[in-house]
Amino acid sequence: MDKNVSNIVLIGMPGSGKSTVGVILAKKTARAFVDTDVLIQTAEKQTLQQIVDKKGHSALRAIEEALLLDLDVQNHVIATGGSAVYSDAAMAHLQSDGIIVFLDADLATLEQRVGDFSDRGIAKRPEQSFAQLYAERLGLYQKHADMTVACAGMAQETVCEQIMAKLTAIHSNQRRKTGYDARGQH
Ligand SMILES: Nc1ncnc2c1ncn2[C@@H]1O[C@H](COP(=O)(O)OP(=O)(O)O)[C@@H](O)[C@H]1O
Ligand SMILES: O=C(O)C1=C[C@@H](OP(=O)(O)O)[C@@H](O)[C@H](O)C1
Ligand SMILES: [Mg+2]
Repeated sequence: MDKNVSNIVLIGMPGSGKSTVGVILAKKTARAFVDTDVLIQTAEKQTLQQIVDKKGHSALRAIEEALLLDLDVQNHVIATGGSAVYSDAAMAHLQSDGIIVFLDADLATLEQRVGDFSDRGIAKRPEQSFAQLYAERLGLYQKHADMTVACAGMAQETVCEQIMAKLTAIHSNQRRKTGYDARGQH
C-alpha cells in the first residue's frame, strides 16, 4: 500500500485518545474526521451502552464489524471503537486504504483518564474487568498496528506530532527505496 495516501486509522483501548486526538490530527493533516462510534449510534438510534444493555456485547461487536466493512472513505482520520480489532476482516478492510496507528497507553493511565467505565458501552463480557480486557486486547492492537505511539504522559498535540513525524519518516523511506527525489521525480 502507498502509505502516502488516504486514511489514518486510530486503534487502542478506551481512553487511549482515539476520538479526541483524531479530531486534532484531522485538522493538522487537512483530512476529514469520522468517529465510527458516532456512526453506529446514529445508525442504531441509541447509545453504545444501550446496545450492550439490550443486545449484549457480542451484538455490538457484530454491528461494529458490519459498519467498518461498509465504510468507504478517503483522506479521513478514522477513530474506531476499542473493540474494532476483534474483526480481522474489518481491520484488513481499513488497512487496504489506510495506515493503522495504535495509541498505546498503560492500564493505569487509561483508568485514570476514563474513570467510570460502567456507562461507556464497552464491548466486554459482563464479568470481565477492565484489566482483563486490556490483557486480552493488547496483542490484537499490536498485531494490527502499522505504527505504534506510546502516548501515556503525552499531550494530545504531541501525540499528533509523533504520528505525523512517523508518517513523514515512512514516506521518506518509501521515496528513497523507489528512487524518487523530494519533488516526486526520478
Ligand atoms: N494524550 C492525552 N493526555 C491526556 N488526556 C487524554 C489524552 N488523550 C485522551 N485524553 C482524555 O482521555 C479521555 C478519553 O479520550 P478519548 O479520545 O475519548 O479516547 P478513546 O476514544 O480512545 O476512548 C478524554 O477525557 C480525553 O480528553
Ligand atoms: O472498547 C470497547 O469495547 C468499546 C469502546 C467504545 O469506544 P472508545 O474506545 O472510543 O471508548 C465503543 O466503541 C464501544 O462502546 C466499545
Ligand atoms: Mg472514542
